[in-house]
Amino acid sequence: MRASQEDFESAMNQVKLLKKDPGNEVKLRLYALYKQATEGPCNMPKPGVFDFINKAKWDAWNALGSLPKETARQNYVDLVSSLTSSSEPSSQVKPGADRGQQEYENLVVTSEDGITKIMFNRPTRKNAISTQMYQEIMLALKAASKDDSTITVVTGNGDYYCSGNDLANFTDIPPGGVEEKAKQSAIMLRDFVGTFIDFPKPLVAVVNGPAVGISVTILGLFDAVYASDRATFHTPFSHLGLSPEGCASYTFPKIMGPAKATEMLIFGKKLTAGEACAQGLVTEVFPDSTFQKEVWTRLKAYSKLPPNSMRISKQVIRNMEKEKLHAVNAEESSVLQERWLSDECINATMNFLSKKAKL
Ligand SMILES: CCCCC/C=C/C(=O)SCCNC(=O)CCNC(=O)[C@H](O)C(C)(C)COP(=O)(O)OP(=O)(O)OC[C@H]1O[C@@H](n2cnc3c(N)ncnc32)[C@H](O)[C@@H]1OP(=O)(O)O
Repeated sequence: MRASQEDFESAMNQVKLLKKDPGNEVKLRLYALYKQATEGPCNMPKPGVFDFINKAKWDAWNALGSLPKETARQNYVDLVSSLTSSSEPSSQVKPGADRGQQEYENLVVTSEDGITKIMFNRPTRKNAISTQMYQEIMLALKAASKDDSTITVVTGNGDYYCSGNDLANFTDIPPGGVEEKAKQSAIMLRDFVGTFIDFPKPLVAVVNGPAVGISVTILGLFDAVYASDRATFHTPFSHLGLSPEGCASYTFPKIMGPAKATEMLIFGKKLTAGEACAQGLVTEVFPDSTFQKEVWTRLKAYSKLPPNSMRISKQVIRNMEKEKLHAVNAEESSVLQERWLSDECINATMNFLSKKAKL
């Protein structure tokens, strides 16, 4: 159910009553969501570099891009409710407030040993990516691109790495109807994938378990992918009446050849970690029993390499492709905008949500 104006106003009052200071990062996020919910996208001139406070506020608001007012209002209400409630499921890792990190509702982000770790944290939903989580991942990546870590790692909490797009995202229909929803989703998708294309530091995926949909396709934009032998890689787009995103229509044929890419992206063949490694999507596979220890030992060693050199090497390797990747991303998002309105997609989503079908 979408948050009403009344819910929004009540959340604003609750913020004033918070007993504990939520910290600057959360306050900035609240500010940004409030502005987006009440005024829409940021079109104010950017404050000067020395106007630190107003610039931080502007950056936070501007980072929300074209997030619709209704979604911003909902996210504001959800964020306030997460600040006031203490009733999280016990399997959920608490965000790292005690470690001085920014708080996110669906992520745990930590920085240690030169590595910023962004961990998907919706284990009870197999880390499916909700609309809010897309925004949080973009924010976390933008923050990581500017922090003093040398490497950024993306991983999942629980038994799954990520089950892809949260299929319930499509049930939140704005007043403009399903066409408007498809348009908003295409914009969000383009911004989300664009953040990965532009990410400036070495980006590593630590794939702790099965990966589905968009969490698989964007692996083609990572610089290294380490997988547990429990991980699987599944892009069931045809089963869902969809088409590829995350630039996979370009990166997968390049990585594994068109024939293997067809099996994954059109026929929805699920790959084991070993198969994904043989096809070049995965860098190396580790036994699940030693996965975390071996991978983190290696990453800690890599994080001590000279950061500027690593950044520049990434630029040299990737920059020639950037323009092409942005064009592919725009095209895939626009094709999906149509697909989301198709009977094939609507029926597959309804079947999943009414528990008639799983992958
Ligand atoms: C806006 C940008 C869009 C970009 C385009 C992106 C496309 C994609 O990512 S396509 C891929 C979408 N993902 C799926 O279709 C996966 C759907 N999920 C499943 O088929 C299964 O849940 C499973 C195979 C991932 C896991 O099965 P199982 O081990 O049996 O676990 P449960 O099904 O019981 O899952 C627990 C709980 O979590 C809910 N859930 C899991 N994944 C999703 C999801 N992707 N979206 C929404 N909800 C999900 C699942 O429904 C269960 O909920 P409850 O029954 O209420 O406990």
